[in-house]
Amino acid sequence: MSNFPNSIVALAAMLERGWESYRAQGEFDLFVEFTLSLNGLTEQLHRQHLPGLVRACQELENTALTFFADREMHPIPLDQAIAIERKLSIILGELRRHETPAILARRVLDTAEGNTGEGWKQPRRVVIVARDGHPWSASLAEQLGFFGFTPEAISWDAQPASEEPPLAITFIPDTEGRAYPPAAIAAIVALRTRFPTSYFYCLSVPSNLQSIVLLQRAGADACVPVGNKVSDVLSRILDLVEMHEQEMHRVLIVEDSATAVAHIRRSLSQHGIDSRAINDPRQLLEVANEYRPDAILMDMYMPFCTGVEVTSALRQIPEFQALPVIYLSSETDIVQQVEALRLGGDQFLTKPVNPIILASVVKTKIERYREMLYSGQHDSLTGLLNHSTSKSQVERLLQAALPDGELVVAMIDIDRFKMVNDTYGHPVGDQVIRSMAWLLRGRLRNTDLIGRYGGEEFIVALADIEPAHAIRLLEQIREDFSQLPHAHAQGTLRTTFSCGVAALPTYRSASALIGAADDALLEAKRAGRNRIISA
Ligand SMILES: Nc1nc2c(ncn2[C@@H]2O[C@H](COP(=O)(O)OP(=O)(O)OP(=O)(O)O)[C@@H](O)[C@H]2O)c(=O)[nH]1
Repeated sequence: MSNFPNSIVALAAMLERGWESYRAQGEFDLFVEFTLSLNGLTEQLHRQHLPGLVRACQELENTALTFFADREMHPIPLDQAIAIERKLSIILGELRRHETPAILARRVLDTAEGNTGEGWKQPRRVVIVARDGHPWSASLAEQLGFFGFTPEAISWDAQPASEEPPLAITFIPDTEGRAYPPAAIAAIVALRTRFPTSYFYCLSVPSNLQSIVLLQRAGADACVPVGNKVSDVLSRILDLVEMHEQEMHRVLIVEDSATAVAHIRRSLSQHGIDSRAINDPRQLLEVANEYRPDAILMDMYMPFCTGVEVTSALRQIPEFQALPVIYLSSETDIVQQVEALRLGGDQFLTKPVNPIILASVVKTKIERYREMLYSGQHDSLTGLLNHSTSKSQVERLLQAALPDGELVVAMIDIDRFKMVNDTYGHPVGDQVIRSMAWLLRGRLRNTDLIGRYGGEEFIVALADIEPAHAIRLLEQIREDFSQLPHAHAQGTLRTTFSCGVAALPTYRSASALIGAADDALLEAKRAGRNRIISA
C-alpha cells in the first residue's frame, strides 16, 4: 500500500491547495474545482485498489455535492466547512502516513538487489474481531498467515494495538446467522471511527436487508452471507490486495484547435487521466503506436480530413480495431451523428463538453476496453496471466533484462494432482489450484510475472534477482505449500509441488529459458517430486 505513484501524491497536493483557495476566497468556481480534484483522486485510489481510502473520498464527495447545485450557497457556512475540512484532513493524513520516512526506507529495501527473504513479505495486517477461542478466528488467522498476511485476533471489547490502520478488519459474530447484537454494532462503529480507511468485512450476515443496512451504516464495506466458508473470505481479502498497479488511463486527442485541446486536457488531468494531443490526423498512427492510448478523442472536422475518415482508416489496422473512439463536434444533426457512429465511432459528444461528462464517458469507455483486454489475457479460475500472455510477458522481461540484467524463470507443477481430483473431486482440485495462485500472489512482488501455464502448471519470472536468492524464495514457498491445508468434505488434505528453474545468462531467449525450466521440472518429478531443480 505504500507504493503510491506520483500522480496520487500530486492529486492530493492539488486537492489541499484547492480547498485552501476556496476557504480564502469562498467562490463557487473554486469549490467546483475542489470537488473535481476530489473526484480525480477517488478514481486514482480506486485504480490502486485502496477501497478504504476510496470510501473516505466518496463520503467527502457526497458531502461536497450537496453544495453543488446552488451558487448562492457559497461561501458555505463555517460549521459545514469545518466538517469538510475534518474529513479532508483524515484523507490527507492517511495518504501522508504512507509516505513517512520509515515506509520510504522499507520501499527501498523491498526493491534493493540482494534483499533478504524478509523484504519480500509485504506488511499487510488483517485484524480479526471475534470472541476468544472462536474456531473460525484461529483457522482464518492460520490461512492468512500462509498467504503472507499478518493476522491479529482481538476480542469484541478490545482494540488493535497499533495506530497504523490495518488493511482489513473481519468481524465474526458469536452466533452464526443472527442479526449482529447492539454491542457488536457499537464495536464496529468505534473501529470505523478509528480506522476510516480500512476495509471492513462482516461475516455470517443473515440475508435480510435490515441487518445489511444496519451493518453498512455502522461502517461495513462487505457483508459476507451466512454459510460462506473461511476460504471465501480469504478469497475476497486476496482480491482486495490484488494491487497490480494499473497504469494511468491514456487518451490521445486529435484536435486542431489549441483552445479546445487546453480545455480537454485540463478536464482529463483533473480526473487523473493522462493525455497527449496532436493537431494533424496524419500523425495519428505514429503517435498511437508509441503512446499506446486507451481511447481517442477525435475532432469531427479538421483541415486534412474528417474524424470519420480517420476512424474508418484506423479500424483497418488490427491493433486499433477495438480502441474506443469518441467524437467531439459542435454537430447537432442527429443523422450526421448516427452516420459517424455507424462508421466506427463509439460515442458522440457535443462541444463544448461538460468536463464531468467528458471524464466520465472517457473512463467508462476505457474501463470496458481494459476489461475486454484483461479477460483476453487472464485466466478466469485464478486471475493469473494466461498461457499466451505469460509467454509474451517473459519475452518482454527478457528484453528489458538483456544484455547484463538478471531474470529467473521457474515452472511449477502440482504433484500427483490427478489423484486429488480423482479422490476428492474436481471442485477441491480447483481450490488447490487457486490456493497455489494465492500463495504465489501473496509472496511475490507486484512486478513479478505469475501465470497459469497449463492445468496445474504455473510459470513465474523474477527480474533483478540472483538465481540463488530466487531459489531460496521458491524453496520457502514450496515448504509452505506442502504444509497448507486444503479443505474437503471429510477434512483437509495436503499436497506438494515440483519446480524447475532456469536463468540468465545461461539461457538467453524466452523459449530457451522456459524449455530449460520445463526440463528441470521433469527432472524434479523424476527425482521424487516436492523439490526444486535448477537447470
Ligand atoms: N480440478 C482441476 N483439474 C485440472 C484442471 N486442469 C487440469 N486438471 C487435471 O490435472 C491433472 C494432471 O494430471 P497429470 O498431468 O497426469 O499429472 P499429476 O497427476 O499431477 O502427476 P505429476 O505431475 O506427475 O506429479 C489431470 O487429471 C487434469 O484433468 C483444472 O482446471 N481443475
